[in-house]
Amino acid sequence: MNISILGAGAMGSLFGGLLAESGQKVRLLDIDERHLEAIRRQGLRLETDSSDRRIDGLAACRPEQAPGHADLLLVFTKTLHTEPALRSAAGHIGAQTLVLTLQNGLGNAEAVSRHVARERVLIGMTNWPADLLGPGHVRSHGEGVVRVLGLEGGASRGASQVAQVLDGAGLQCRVDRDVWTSIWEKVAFNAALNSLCAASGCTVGQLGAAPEGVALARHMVLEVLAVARAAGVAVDEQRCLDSVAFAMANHRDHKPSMLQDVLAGRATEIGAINGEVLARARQAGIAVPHTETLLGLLRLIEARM
Ligand SMILES: NC(=O)C1=CN([C@@H]2O[C@H](COP(=O)(O)OP(=O)(O)OC[C@H]3O[C@@H](n4cnc5c(N)ncnc54)[C@H](OP(=O)(O)O)[C@@H]3O)[C@@H](O)[C@H]2O)C=CC1
Ligand SMILES: CC(C)(CO)C(=O)C(=O)O
Repeated sequence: MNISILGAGAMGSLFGGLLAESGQKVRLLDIDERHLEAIRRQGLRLETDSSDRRIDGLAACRPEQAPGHADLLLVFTKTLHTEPALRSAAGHIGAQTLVLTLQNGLGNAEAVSRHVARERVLIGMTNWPADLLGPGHVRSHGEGVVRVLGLEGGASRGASQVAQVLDGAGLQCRVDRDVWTSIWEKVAFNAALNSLCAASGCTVGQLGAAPEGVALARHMVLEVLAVARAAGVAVDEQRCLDSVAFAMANHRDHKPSMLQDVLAGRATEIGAINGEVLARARQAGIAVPHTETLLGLLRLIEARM
């Protein structure tokens, strides 16, 4: 399969590297010239639990330079950049190209659908972790899964084929008819950990070590899940609280991507996480005071950058 990764930072490089190792033809599309140049010159350095190695044979260029049409375009920019990225990759998206978003937050399906026919849009969730350590160098420690589904066609042939390809790369992927449950539960997880760590500067372990951190994370999870239920999505409160507790106990040194964005002076994905939850809560007439306060705090932090 000809697979292009749109946004080849931490996650895009991890997925691109593993897909290339599994024998797929992979092209990384990004705007970070130093990262692209490092990959073209020395390959991608990928550190995982199994080994620290270099992966050669990855094509790397800017989106507008990508030749021909991809069979699969995997969108892994931050949510803020989805639409400009898709616009610059427009020439690379043909009538048969499937486009998959595994980004965090809500509103990704809608953003992709503004550029691609809905029957070729695949949505999903991943909890694989990744960090970009420098140009051409990505690290991922720990395990994860991927869940995918066709936006229109449900468990379509496209979704099954893509799931098989990702699974074949060791990414533990399957088609999930309840993909919205996975997406909303991940939103609750991110709303709790990412916004609280980004606002406080705490690592996940520091948040979990403070009774106030645990209590606030619980409030956030319960608020997001109430909005999910109002949207008709069956979510599991205990599973979600357990995954937050697991991260607090086992990913103690992790700085969620939103905290990394704040520390680097970059705009965050707070709009796609707390912002989208608040918008849906208002439509449903549900109060989400913790989610709203954290949204405000992150907006203030962004305003002083
Ligand atoms: N990191 C993680 O552990 C996880 C992240 N996610 C989600 O995955 C998504 C990607 O996250 P992550 O990999 O961490 O993000 P990164 O910031 O590491 O990577 C995004 C990449 O997209 C590039 N980019 C920005 N604008 C464009 C554009 N117009 N065209 C092409 N590329 C562009 C960025 O370049 P530049 O830096 O120059 O802007 C960057 O290299 C997010 O939605 C995140 O929430 C999900 C699960 C885990
Ligand atoms: C916490 C993590 C790595 C979970 O996948 C994540 O989604 C993030 O840092 O944004």
